[in-house]
Amino acid sequence: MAKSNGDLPLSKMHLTESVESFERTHAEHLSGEWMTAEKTFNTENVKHTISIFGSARIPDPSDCTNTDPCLDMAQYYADAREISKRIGAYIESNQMIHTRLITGGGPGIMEAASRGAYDAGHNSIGLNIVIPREQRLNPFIAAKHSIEFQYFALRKMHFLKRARALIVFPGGFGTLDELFETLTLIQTGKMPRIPIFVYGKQFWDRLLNVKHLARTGMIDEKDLALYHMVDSVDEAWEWIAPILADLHAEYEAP
Ligand SMILES: Nc1ncnc2c1ncn2[C@@H]1O[C@H](COP(=O)(O)O)[C@@H](O)[C@H]1O
Repeated sequence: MAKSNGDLPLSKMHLTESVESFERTHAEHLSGEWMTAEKTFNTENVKHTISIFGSARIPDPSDCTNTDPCLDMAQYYADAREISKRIGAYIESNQMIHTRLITGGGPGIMEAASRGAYDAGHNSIGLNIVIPREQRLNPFIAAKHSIEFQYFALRKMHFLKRARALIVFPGGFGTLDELFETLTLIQTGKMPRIPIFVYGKQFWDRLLNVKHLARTGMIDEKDLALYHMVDSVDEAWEWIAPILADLHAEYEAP
């Protein structure tokens, strides 16, 4: 039975108590989720990650029925798989035990990236999210390398906490949210600057007119340099390989 504190009518007190217990429950879930993820990263000895973002909806080319739009988008699946294979192969062949590829664990580009890593014998980490639609852990991530989240916000923090580079493939709201949150955090000094590669000139040029933001004073001219556009696996690899080499030299070489 709620006690009166003399200031609030009883009906309001019930409300206050339920808001408090709601907040307490969420705070417990939030901290529990954060700690569970920390534990997995620590158990796996992961200190540096290369994060890959992109659409949950882009299919494997073999799932297209030969229509141009499907094949056009599916090329990004093939490219995400190939670049991830190169990254995974580099990490494995150089025995970089603290460095891992990390994806959202779901379908589409996330699957392509986990699959490319798997092709190279690299165990990528999947930050899976519990959502009503499209929710399935892709088959290229072992259950012990998957971390399940209820909260997008915490998941994004874990995506970025150890990130040393980011590749962003075409995508919808989810991908845009992840890209713009990262750019905002870097722009506002809330996280260190990391290299961000936005993959697929044709797709992104049609979607974003960032020069307009600079021209109208919504961002600084220098903010245009916060990400770099790449348009092929080879071009992306030319940027990523030296980043991996630096990580190897600085943190992983015996
Ligand atoms: N089904 C999903 N599983 C895991 N992660 C997901 C899922 N759907 C969206 N996401 C996250 O958001 C982007 C992709 O969203 P799009 O709206 O399809 O661009 C992806 O990077 C995931 O982190």
